[in-house]
Amino acid sequence: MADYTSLHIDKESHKFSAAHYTIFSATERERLHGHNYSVSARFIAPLGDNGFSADYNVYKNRLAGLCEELDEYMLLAAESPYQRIEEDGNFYRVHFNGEEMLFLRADTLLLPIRNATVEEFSRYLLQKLVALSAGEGLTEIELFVASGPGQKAGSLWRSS
Ligand SMILES: Nc1nc2c(c(=O)[nH]1)N=C([C@H](O)[C@H](O)COP(=O)(O)OP(=O)(O)OP(=O)(O)O)CN2
Repeated sequence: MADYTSLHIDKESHKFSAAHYTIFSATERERLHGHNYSVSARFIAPLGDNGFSADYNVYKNRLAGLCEELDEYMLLAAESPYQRIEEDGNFYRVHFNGEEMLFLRADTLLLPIRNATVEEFSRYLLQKLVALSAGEGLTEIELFVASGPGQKAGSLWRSS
């Protein structure tokens, strides 16, 4: 029987502080605010005859790097069906439901996501983590993003 193990990385240091707003419909969104988001992940890997699967320090470092990339930014959903974002000098001008918002480009990340939700953040970070982990023999990765204690979403990748 093939042995598999799950490695869980759930470190307090894996977090990013970011501003965002969730869009609920073409006319409803919440006000701009922020969170200290936390990121955790579960890795399924074959367990070798030596009782070792994969060096979890590798995954700790990758998760820390992914958090750093998003830390202390305003996060905008570039693929939202409800808002239009244009570059305007040093700013992004965001059009939503007849209103306009300006964000300094230096403070803002346009992410390839449909909404600034924990679901979409987890999906985006998982895609990056899977790309970084290609060819390492993992069978599953599930990555979670929490916007606060007791509320998170996860996205799952399985090797084909
Ligand atoms: N499915 C989702 N629903 C909601 C999301 C989300 O990402 N996915 N996000 C929000 C808002 O961003 C809101 O900020 C949620 O956070 P909130 O619960 O207000 O955060 P707190 O840390 O203040 O939690 P408390 O329980 O109030 O302490 C809404 N829905």
